[in-house]
Amino acid sequence: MEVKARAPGKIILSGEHAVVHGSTAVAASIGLCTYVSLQVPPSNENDDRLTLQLKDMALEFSWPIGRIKEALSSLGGPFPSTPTSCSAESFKLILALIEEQNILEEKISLASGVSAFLWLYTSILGIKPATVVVTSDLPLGSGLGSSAALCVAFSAALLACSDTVNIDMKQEGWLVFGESELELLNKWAFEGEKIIHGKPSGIDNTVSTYGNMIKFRSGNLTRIKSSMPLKMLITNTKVGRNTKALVAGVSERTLRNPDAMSSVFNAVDSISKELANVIQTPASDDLSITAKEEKLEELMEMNHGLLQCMGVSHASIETVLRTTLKYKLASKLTGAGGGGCVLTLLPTLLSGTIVDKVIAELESCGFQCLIAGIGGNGAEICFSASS
Ligand SMILES: Nc1ncnc2c1ncn2[C@@H]1O[C@H](COP(=O)(O)OP(=O)(O)O)[C@@H](O)[C@H]1O
Ligand SMILES: C[C@@](O)(CCOP(=O)(O)O)CC(=O)O
Ligand SMILES: [Mg+2]
Repeated sequence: MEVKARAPGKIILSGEHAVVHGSTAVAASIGLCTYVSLQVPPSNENDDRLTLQLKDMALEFSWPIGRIKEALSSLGGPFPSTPTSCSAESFKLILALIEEQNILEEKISLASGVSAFLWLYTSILGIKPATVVVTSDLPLGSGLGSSAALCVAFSAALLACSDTVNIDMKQEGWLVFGESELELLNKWAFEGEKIIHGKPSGIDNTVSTYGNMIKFRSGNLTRIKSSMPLKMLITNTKVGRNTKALVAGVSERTLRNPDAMSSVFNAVDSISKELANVIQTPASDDLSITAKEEKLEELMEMNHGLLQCMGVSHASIETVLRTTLKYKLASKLTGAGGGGCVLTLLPTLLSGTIVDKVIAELESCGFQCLIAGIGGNGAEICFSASS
């Protein structure tokens, strides 16, 4: 049997980092996904390996099942209906399995994704053979939530294969889990994100699980519906960075300056709530679409200023901001910052010529631009008979 799962990346319209410290944030899924295919061999077959292929990087990790049993059987499980955190001791056991795979130094950042895989796999399905293949439309480590999309897609495929989730495997095409299964999937994906991020807020896995647009605060989501067309230019500075380190940096700054940072987080909370209101409230005679867009632009600029205060901007991000401002366009970093991606609001009445010009100028700086659809489906699965 083969199960496929896909899960989208995201943009954060307001509130990244502050959301880790309890502020409100607003995020939307985008039309770029991570795909996982999980093939479990029939039990009478002699295949006794667990193999993970990262197709985009042409990498394969493979362990004899006996070796995984030797290393991880003390963890117990499977416990698919009880999302559980990977303890420091369990993490050490998983790391030993990964170290044996001799990942090249330049690819070492992938080790956290592979660790999340081993934890989710053994916890949800137990120790049994399979081949798991990953591909993605998302740039890794760029602020578009590739880590969460990976954990959501893994969890969706694994849960679909477990006995916990009740789905008719004969249905064709892409399927969505029911509400309680989505909740379980989201909790597992959060456990995977913890392995990659250290201290995630949960916003990325939540928006990837549920899709569309959400307001998120302290683990609670409110689904929101935009009453206005929202077009964003996403500029990837291509400066690599790591969310775990940036999140830790903000926490350290908060420990050094608790009062000042608490004011910053409060300000972000107000900005996110206001931004959600503007997006949700229908345009009227009093508040035209243009006036709403101007409000959004101002809120995005204010949010970016506060992200600078948190110490997560970067010279490349500031270059994008200066470039777009020349065209009177407002931008903010999205995701963890330190490089990665920047969002620029493209107002409804903006001419195509200006959009082309700003993209050409950004690309001449070596950046990569894309206009992604905002607010599509969340996690989905699909069954097919094994070839
Ligand atoms: N398709 C993938 N294959 C393997 N690992 C991945 C994949 N997508 C994400 N990851 C893991 O997530 C990490 C990037 O996560 P992160 O630093 O949070 O950035 P972002 O989530 O913004 O892309 C990668 O270094 C890797 O460990
Ligand atoms: C910085 C943060 O708010 C978002 C991180 O997103 P990304 O991994 O950079 O895509 C962290 C979090 O909310 O877990
Ligand atoms: Mg991430």
